[in-house]
Amino acid sequence: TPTTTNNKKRITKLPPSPPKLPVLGNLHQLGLYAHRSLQTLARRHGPLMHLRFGTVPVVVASSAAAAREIMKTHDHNFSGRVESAVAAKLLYDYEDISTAPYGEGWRQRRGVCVVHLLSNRRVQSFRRVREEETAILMKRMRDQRVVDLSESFATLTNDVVCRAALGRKYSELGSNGGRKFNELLLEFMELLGSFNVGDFIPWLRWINIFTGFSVRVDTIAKEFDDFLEEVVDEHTRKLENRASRETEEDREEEEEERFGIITKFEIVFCGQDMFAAGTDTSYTVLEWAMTELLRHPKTMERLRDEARRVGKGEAEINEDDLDEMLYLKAVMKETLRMYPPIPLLVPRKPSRSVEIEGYHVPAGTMTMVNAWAIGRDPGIWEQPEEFMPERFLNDGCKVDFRGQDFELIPFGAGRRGCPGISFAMATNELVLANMVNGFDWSLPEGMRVDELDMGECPGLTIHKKVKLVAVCTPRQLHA
Ligand code: HEM
Repeated sequence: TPTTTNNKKRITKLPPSPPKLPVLGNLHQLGLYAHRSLQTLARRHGPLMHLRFGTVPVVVASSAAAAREIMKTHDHNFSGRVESAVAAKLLYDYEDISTAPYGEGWRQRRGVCVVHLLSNRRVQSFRRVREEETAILMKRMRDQRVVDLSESFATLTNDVVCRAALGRKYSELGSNGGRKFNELLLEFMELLGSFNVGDFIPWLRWINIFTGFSVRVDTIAKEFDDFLEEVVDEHTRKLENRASRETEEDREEEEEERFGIITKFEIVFCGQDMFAAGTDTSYTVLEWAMTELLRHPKTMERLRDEARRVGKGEAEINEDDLDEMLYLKAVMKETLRMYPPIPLLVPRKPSRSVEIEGYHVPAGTMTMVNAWAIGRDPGIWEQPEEFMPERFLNDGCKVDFRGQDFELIPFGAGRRGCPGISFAMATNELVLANMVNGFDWSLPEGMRVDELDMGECPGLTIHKKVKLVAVCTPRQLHA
């Protein structure tokens, strides 16, 4: 009921709620794919809902207008993150960027990462890394012909991030007795995205001990820590060796060119975020883009024609060519609209009580934005379930994903919005352009388009449940 204070109406009514069960609240309604179940609930209860996950009150926004209020109008107030026991263990007690509480520590760490790694200038400086890794991928595809694209994209993004942030690739390194870094990362991401019952129903925390979940988290936290220690040691040794060999000028030049992050402190806190926030997310965009292109041969053809026209018949597309590839940019936007890699973004919480869309949101409420549902909102998008990059051409090309247009927010927005947009998209665009320039693509022999599995893997980042495999035929280049 609205009450009056200082002649100003203060709203105290919470957003509408689906019915709740004792103890569980609304947890039983989430299922494996929370973005989908929350979309269904929002259709019934409205674009701002109040739920309870166990003991934790939650608000879910499912419209562009509500997202704008949270991430623009009240962005400052919503700049806090939500605590999670797993993230605390895996990410050094929130001493990172993405899970850190809003404040001076977060601001400093984010600033360092942007300066060394993510600013436009730094992203430009990694151009050679991207071009070399893309060329390696193209060669591997030419040799293989039947390509596990999911695996190839994961390795590529990981290698680019490692080379930029840590100065070298680690995809072949056996960390801790032979465990490949990629496998370690996979488990790290799986745990980070897993549902931890103890966060929501504290008196059920014992279940994690009973099921072995806590031990797994401890083991991976330790392995990841050991890995980063190895990286730091190697880096320190390299710097010492170089110091004894070269002139000051040589050293500065090489440092500038090869390493995004330079001190031990920076490697530890930026390194973990680059992996947690930067690799899994980036490669799923390529995975879903190629999946949709294989399902839509006409769209694939149009993109291929653009690449070959812009590339002027050369074997490789370079980064200067990308500016002209407007259809490629439309394909990327359409992929991010339908498949935002983190469909519910990263939850925030307001430090003070606030009014959103005419409802009261109490201080500290876990606040989620369903970017996936907004991207498929029929009130915004015509035929939202259809993959149609054309919608982003002509006037549509003004709609962008950088956090100003709330109908398309795969990277979030505002102070806590993703700082890695340029880094991620520079690699994704280059890879996709070269794939369609260098090869014709088809489904494995005998597979029909309608047999392509579109299932999603549950977790924080949504990638394909079944790996994407496709056949490439190298394009004949005429001398
Ligand atoms: C397509 C690829 C990517 C997607 C879809 C993505 C998406 C997101 C989203 C949704 C958030 C939360 C935003 C919010 O709360 O408003 C985020 C935060 C973040 N992302 Fe990305 N990201 C991607 C790539 C990257 C890359 C490549 C890096 C770094 C190498 C990166 C680093 C970060 C960091 C450090 C944060 C935490 C920001 C903060 O809390 O202040 N991301 N990202």
